[in-house]
Amino acid sequence: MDFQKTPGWLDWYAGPSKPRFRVPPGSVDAHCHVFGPGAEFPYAPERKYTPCDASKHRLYALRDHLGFERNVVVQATCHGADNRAMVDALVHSNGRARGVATVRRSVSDEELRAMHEAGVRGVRFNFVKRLVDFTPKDELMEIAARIAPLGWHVVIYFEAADLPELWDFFTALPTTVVVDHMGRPDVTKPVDGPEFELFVKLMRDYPNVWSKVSCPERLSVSGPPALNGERKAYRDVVPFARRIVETFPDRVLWGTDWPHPNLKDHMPDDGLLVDFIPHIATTAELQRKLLVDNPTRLYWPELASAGPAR
Ligand SMILES: O=C(O)c1cc(C(=O)O)oc(=O)c1
Repeated sequence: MDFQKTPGWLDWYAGPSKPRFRVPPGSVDAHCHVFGPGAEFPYAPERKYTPCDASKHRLYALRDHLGFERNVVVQATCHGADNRAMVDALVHSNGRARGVATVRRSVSDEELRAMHEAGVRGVRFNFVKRLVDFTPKDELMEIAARIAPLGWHVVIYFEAADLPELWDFFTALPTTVVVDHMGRPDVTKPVDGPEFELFVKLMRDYPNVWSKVSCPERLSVSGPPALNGERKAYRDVVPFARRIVETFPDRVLWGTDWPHPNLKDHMPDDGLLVDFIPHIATTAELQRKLLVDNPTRLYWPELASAGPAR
């Protein structure tokens, strides 16, 4: 099938720089995607955008280039609830990738078991209106109850302004809950203002809630972007991410978000994006928790419990 990219769509950055920051051994890129390729894994009819192709081979080459050991591949909305491209990436990772799926209530127990076998460890619930159509909360709660016994967690994606109305649903979820991209704060507002305080309260009051401190390239308003050798990129996002890393060091994850869906302003150099990490996790201990200990505990618990010899 021949797919036409959404107008204005930016392809991922070709030839990323080598990061100056060396990620610790065992680091996990805990938020990234594969797109198709569309000819092999067609994009879903209900998608809200058509991306460029971004294969597992490209993803794993980037992993090696940036110095990461493992990936968590998150189902992208352009594939709807057809998880074949993501599962194919896991199956061809030599055990170095785990995944987060999108499922409907019609998914069978056998399909869930097969996905578990392939390395899926969570489901994603998306509330960002430009990306997905609305799914009733009772359907999502039913799915959460079915995946909980598998030891899976729920990943939620929403915008900060919608947190108040989603609060009761999020806090009723029976599993670990991982928030994508810090709940998309408006970084032009104060880091200690009411909007971000509500997100901090969610994490403080509910110890099952984790956050990805990812996607500064999406959240930043004043930059500067991770381009042209800029190693202090997205300064306006730093106080937000740093606050979450320092307040909840054992419940944060980081990911590249490669291939960066829906960016139309600029496409970051992924090497420079890695150089953002030491600005938000400022000590070796915080970096190790963010990049190694936390994602390993959540996605490869069998390695985490094996102790330091991993
Ligand atoms: O903000 C976005 O546009 C976006 C989209 C998707 C997706 O389409 O799955 O995933 C993300 O992590 C972020």
